[in-house]
Amino acid sequence: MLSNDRGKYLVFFDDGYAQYVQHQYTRLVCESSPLVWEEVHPFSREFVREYLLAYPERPMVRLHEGQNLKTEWNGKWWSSRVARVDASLAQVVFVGDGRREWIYRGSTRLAPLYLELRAAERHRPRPMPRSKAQPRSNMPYVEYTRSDEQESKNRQEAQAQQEQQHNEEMIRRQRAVAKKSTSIPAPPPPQIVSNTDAVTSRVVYYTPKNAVKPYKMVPHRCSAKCKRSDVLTLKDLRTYNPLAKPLLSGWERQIVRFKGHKEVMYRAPCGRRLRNMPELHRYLRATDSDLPVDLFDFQPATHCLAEFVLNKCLVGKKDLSHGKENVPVPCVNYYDESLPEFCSYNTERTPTAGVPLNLDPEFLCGCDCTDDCQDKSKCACWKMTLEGARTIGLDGPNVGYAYKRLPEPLPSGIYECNSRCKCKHTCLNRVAQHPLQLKLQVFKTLNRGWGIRALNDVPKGAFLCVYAGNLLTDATANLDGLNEGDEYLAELDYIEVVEQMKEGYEEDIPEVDKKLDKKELFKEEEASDEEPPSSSSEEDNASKSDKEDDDFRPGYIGLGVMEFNKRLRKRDKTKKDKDKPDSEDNKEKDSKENIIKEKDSASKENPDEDCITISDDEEVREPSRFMAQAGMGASEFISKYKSVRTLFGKDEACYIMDAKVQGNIGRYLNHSCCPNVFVQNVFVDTHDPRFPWVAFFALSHIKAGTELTWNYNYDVGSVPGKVLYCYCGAPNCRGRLL
Ligand SMILES: C[S@@+](CC[C@H](N)C(=O)[O-])C[C@H]1O[C@@H](n2cnc3c(N)ncnc32)[C@H](O)[C@@H]1O
Repeated sequence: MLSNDRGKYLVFFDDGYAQYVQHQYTRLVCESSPLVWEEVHPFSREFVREYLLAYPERPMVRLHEGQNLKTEWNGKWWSSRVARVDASLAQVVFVGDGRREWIYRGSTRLAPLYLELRAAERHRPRPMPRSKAQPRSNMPYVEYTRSDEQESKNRQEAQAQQEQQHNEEMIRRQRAVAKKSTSIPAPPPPQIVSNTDAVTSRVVYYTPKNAVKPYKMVPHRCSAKCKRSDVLTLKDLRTYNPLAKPLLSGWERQIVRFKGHKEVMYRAPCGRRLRNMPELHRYLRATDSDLPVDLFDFQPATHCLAEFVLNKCLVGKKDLSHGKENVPVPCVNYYDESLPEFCSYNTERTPTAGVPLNLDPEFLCGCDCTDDCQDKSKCACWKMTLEGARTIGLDGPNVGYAYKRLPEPLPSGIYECNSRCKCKHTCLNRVAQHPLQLKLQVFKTLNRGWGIRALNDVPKGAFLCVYAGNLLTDATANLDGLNEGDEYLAELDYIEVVEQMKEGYEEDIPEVDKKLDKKELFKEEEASDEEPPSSSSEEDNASKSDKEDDDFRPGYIGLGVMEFNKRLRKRDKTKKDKDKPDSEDNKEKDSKENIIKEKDSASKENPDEDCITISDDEEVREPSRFMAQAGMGASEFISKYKSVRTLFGKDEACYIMDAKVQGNIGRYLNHSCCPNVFVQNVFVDTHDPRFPWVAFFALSHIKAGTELTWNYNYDVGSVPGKVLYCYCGAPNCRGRLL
């Protein structure tokens, strides 16, 4: 098969290898047929046909020299390093034996692509590694390379008939509409993108000139007497930027240099200096202040008084929410005079026919805390969050909210305090249940419809808004999606996400593996305390390589490379277990443990040899025999766990939030391959795992004027016949949304 690529021809040989060939070495045999697969060897024909139909754009792993990844060889995954990249080919060096091989970047022998396509085929959410201190910069990812538009149009016409037939079959097997997922996508490289379109705007830094200043500090014991009556109250400041509120009501924020780095201190109205969140929280409690902790931020990079201002706008609307939000939601259009299509603004989700949402508080359990729910080990609601986190292998006091900020997603969900709780409405475990606080603006983008930008700086982990709309059954969503469009569908896939993570974190793994896991975990904790690398030079890449190799943890949260091994082997074991009588289980387990022990000692002898078994009884694949639908022939990867979903009924599927006809500001959040927002499942008014709230939090510090975006986590190729190009503009953009 030939394909012209920058003056050379990329030849795919029937034995699976690919190579570039100069023009003089090629011979024209006949004119090429639009149905190219008809010309290839019958052995590969079906595969090529399926591949081209399923992926009109070529999915390829974006690679650069020095990068580390797992590559398949002889049915096993091996550590390898990219030595060279030549257009669509990459030369990889196998770390174990130094062997070099040129591989097509669209081959599923490259683990990132294998996993991506397998996920698309199974259309299951793919929990990915928790981003620790910094997202990994050197991680390969899959992009969708757009081929020449005209060529693809011609081909599409010729294929239309065949496609229709094929698609009908696919539709029967797959989903019909696109639904966003709440699973955690792979962390993007840490490039900073400002995807605010190039409009004339500026950021102004206000100085609260007439604001009341704190008193000069005189020694005293802080109490309710420290409250001042000569300052503006929270009620007076309702529509102000949250971070500006304290500074307009008697507080001062100072940035000081301490041991060579900047630190933030607040001066309270009584003159008391407060250096961090715990001190601040103690003070607010001691003085019986009504200011919540999330009006404060101790990051020196945050400008609490920065505000984005658009110089010109052709049309605007003061409040899209018509007073339904706590603060107005302005809408502006710099490009033309259009306004967003009508949508009934609603801040709450509305169950439709067939959705068994039960909000009776009798089914909730609550806490009786009197300490603002500060002690996580005592608060009944916090305990539910921590218990859930443990089931996916996360432990410790740093899980979940920290002074009302969520530094990173918690896939097992957050249980907030609720109407049954005895605690105050302002306790530390109530965040997403509060109405909109931030000043956000809906604006017309150049090529992505309407989007949302933050008008002020937003600290990392700050709560932004929820995603509200009509709650639909899967069946209704599919029907409505086909009839009215699926742009605003978001899947309540909390159960699936957690199930998949539990699959990774298995309790009944052989002890020898558990010990290894602990070591790996410990290693990671240590690593996370290190300073993030400040340079991304190639030399650095090379020196980082070993660590990043270890960081390769596809399909599973924050554990070491051994997890991949264990997870896949485990699934394989599951199948065997299912087929074997009980008495054989132990023999099987013993022999597995022996294999692991052998492997462990082998790897000690040759530390470089860290191959990963996909499945013991999977046929050894020929090189480059990549699968159009990853996962084909991998049906043995079946979890032994029965999904919690099945407990609710045989045909129970995810419920869907549809913000098409009614919804809140969350419906305007666009997608980015390098997002600054993440999605979190939060339980507020029900503990039914089918109905979490979908809440958005800041993934990083967001500067005033920046567009807010999350990763829709669509599986490209999962909706037959639907192609949606991505215009997020991020350097790591994958090219396609769907
Ligand atoms: C939930 S809506 C987001 C709001 C939407 N832009 C609007 O005008 O209402 C999702 C739709 O926005 C568009 N969109 C969002 N992110 C995009 C991106 N990165 N590139 C292209 N289109 C995007 C797509 O049409 C997508 O189906």
